[in-house]
Amino acid sequence: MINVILSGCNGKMGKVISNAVKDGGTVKIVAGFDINTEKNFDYPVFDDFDKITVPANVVIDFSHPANLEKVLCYCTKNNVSAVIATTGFDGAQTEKIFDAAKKIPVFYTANMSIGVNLITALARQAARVLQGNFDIEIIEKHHNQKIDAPSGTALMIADEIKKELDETPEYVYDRHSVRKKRDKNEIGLHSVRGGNIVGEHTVIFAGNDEVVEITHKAASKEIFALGSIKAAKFLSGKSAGLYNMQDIMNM
Ligand SMILES: NC(=O)C1=CN([C@@H]2O[C@H](COP(=O)(O)OP(=O)(O)OC[C@H]3O[C@@H](n4cnc5c(N)ncnc54)[C@H](O)[C@@H]3O)[C@@H](O)[C@H]2O)C=CC1
Ligand SMILES: O=C(O)C1=N[C@H](C(=O)O)C[C@H](O)C1
Repeated sequence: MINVILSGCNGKMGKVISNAVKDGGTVKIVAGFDINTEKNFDYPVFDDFDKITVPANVVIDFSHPANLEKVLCYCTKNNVSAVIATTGFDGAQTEKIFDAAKKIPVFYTANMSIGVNLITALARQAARVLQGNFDIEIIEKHHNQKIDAPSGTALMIADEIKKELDETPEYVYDRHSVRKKRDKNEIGLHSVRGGNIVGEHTVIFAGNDEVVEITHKAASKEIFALGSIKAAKFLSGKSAGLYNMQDIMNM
């Protein structure tokens, strides 16, 4: 049995994960962690990691960047693995995730769906072939409750594309504040927020007389929940290190 502490358990993703593991299997949520300590499922909910005494193998975190330090502190102190799915971290916070991965197994990805991780690899391949002649723009669409922009996934895709480009690209988030033509080495990142759109990502490669578009559309939050459960299982028995969906896809 893999015992999970679910961080952000009372959020949208926390609830979807709680429902996904409710009917048994090899993963059990033994405690929830959230600033909102409402009890909605059959596990206790805490707002302080020091109050959690039940043994756990892994923390799954879908919460808020402000919570990262507490999650990593609990995991490294107690030798518990971490699945970090929260997005919107700054550079210093990302470094803290990398540092923690020197001590414990950490699975970190901005998107837990296999489909998104596949289109990320496809976009990287497209960038390798098309660079120089095609302008790259990324459009992401999400629900009106999302607080970070651009999405962690859009940034992840841009970072992967960047690895293929001979010239370091400049990420451009706002074309409104400047009056000038697009530079060749830009990657434009654009966010749409509305309704209950689960998550859509399109990478556009626009060339002369031809456009290549690679799109992923999520139809439910369950794909992310199931991905994070898979990630928790994947970490079982692993040594300290940084893992992501590519490791699962290459298995
Ligand atoms: N990697 C992935 O595949 C996915 C990542 N996400 C990310 O997961 C995060 C959560 O998403 P949702 O569940 O939609 O958000 P939400 O806002 O519905 O839930 C967040 C939960 O975290 C709690 N929380 C907020 N600040 C906290 C703090 N400082 N300490 C402890 N708990 C705190 C809130 O009370 C709430 O219950 C977001 O960053 C989102 O972008 C969401 C879906 C997929
Ligand atoms: O907040 C969300 O909902 C999502 N966030 C992630 C992101 O920022 O990329 C992943 C997914 O698209 C849903």
